[in-house]
Amino acid sequence: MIRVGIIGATGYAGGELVRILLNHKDAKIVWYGSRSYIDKKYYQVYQNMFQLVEDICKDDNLEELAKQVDVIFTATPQGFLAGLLTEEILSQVKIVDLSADYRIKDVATYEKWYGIEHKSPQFIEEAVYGLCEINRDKITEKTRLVANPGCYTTCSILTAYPMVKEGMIDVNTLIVDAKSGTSGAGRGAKVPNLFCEVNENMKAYGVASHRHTPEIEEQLGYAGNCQVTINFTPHLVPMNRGILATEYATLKRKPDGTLPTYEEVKAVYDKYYANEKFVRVLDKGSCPETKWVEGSNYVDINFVIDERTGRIIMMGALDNLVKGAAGQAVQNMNLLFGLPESEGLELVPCFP
Ligand SMILES: NC(=O)C1=CN([C@@H]2O[C@H](COP(=O)(O)OP(=O)(O)OC[C@H]3O[C@@H](n4cnc5c(N)ncnc54)[C@H](OP(=O)(O)O)[C@@H]3O)[C@@H](O)[C@H]2O)C=CC1
Ligand SMILES: CC(=O)N[C@@H](CCC(=O)OP(=O)(O)O)C(=O)O
Repeated sequence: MIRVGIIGATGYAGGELVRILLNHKDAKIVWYGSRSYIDKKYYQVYQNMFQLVEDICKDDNLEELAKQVDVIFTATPQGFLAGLLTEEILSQVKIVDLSADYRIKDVATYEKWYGIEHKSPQFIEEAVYGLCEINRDKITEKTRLVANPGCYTTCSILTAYPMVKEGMIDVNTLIVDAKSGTSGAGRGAKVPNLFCEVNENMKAYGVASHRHTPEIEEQLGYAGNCQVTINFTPHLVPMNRGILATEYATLKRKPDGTLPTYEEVKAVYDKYYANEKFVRVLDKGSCPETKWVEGSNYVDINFVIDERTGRIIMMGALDNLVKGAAGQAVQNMNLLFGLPESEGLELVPCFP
């Protein structure tokens, strides 16, 4: 049995980790870490856990926790793990970090976009970017530190990846227009996320400055083996969960000047995703919707070729708390311990 500790178990992403791991047959949560609810019963924070979890919340002492468990999930704010991680801790335990601390390889880029100093850049090189469908081979029983990708980034990257990897689009024309439910902003009280601010409203934010931009650019850059510069515009929508990314790019024409056909593009998507359990490329004409992936680890993807403009419109939908956070983190844990990748993640989307 894998002994699991969660730091930030009382946040939205941490709460989703608890929900998923309670049904994982090879894992047991032994540490529900919190900062604000120490010594409270976990179910008193999240009453959906009444009679399911009797444990009390413990502190966020990473050093102590490392001695007691096999894997730690850090579902904590940016900078938390980077400020505490040491070689001693990493020599004792595997860590899956849900924050962005080790996602971006260039420290200066991280510090510029996040506006904080990175306190342990010595571990960045070692960290594996845990986008399982793309980096599966690098996430092994020898891996000590996984940087779990962001919610917008998982959706944005997987949606465009086959086209970038196969050089089918002009990457520098790529525009990612994404919408997120408010759970993406976490449980902490913030005025822009109050009911009256969010309900019956939609707004763009972080325009031309959102911190997920360099993460998407870096990963698509690896895929295309080129420098990628994109426009990424996130929007907040009045839903609890879900991310929808609509992505636009100019298709490269074939030598005879014509655009690739639907069948040719579909073959490219199938090449990468036909055998991926958690990526569903939909039938022709069907557009991904957040409601069809809610509560599950799926990302639904599809595309339309616009003959008139010469652009492809790619669409992806996922649940920000599952494939965009906790589900993907458990997928990574499964790889780290040599378990079937889908263990604990056979979550059927809920509806309505
Ligand atoms: N929400 C989402 O959809 C996604 C979130 N993420 C990432 O996951 C991480 C957690 O996000 P989310 O769950 O939304 O955030 P929440 O605000 O909901 O939860 C944050 C958690 O971290 C704890 N915490 C807060 N401040 C500190 C601190 N200074 N030191 C230690 N622990 C602290 C909180 O403890 P307490 O409750 O006791 O105060 C809480 O358990 C972030 O890095 C986020 O970027 C990644 C992908 C998607
Ligand atoms: C709706 C909302 O506010 N979403 C968050 C992103 C989600 C998140 O938690 O960020 P990471 O994926 O990088 O960990 C934001 O825009 O900052």
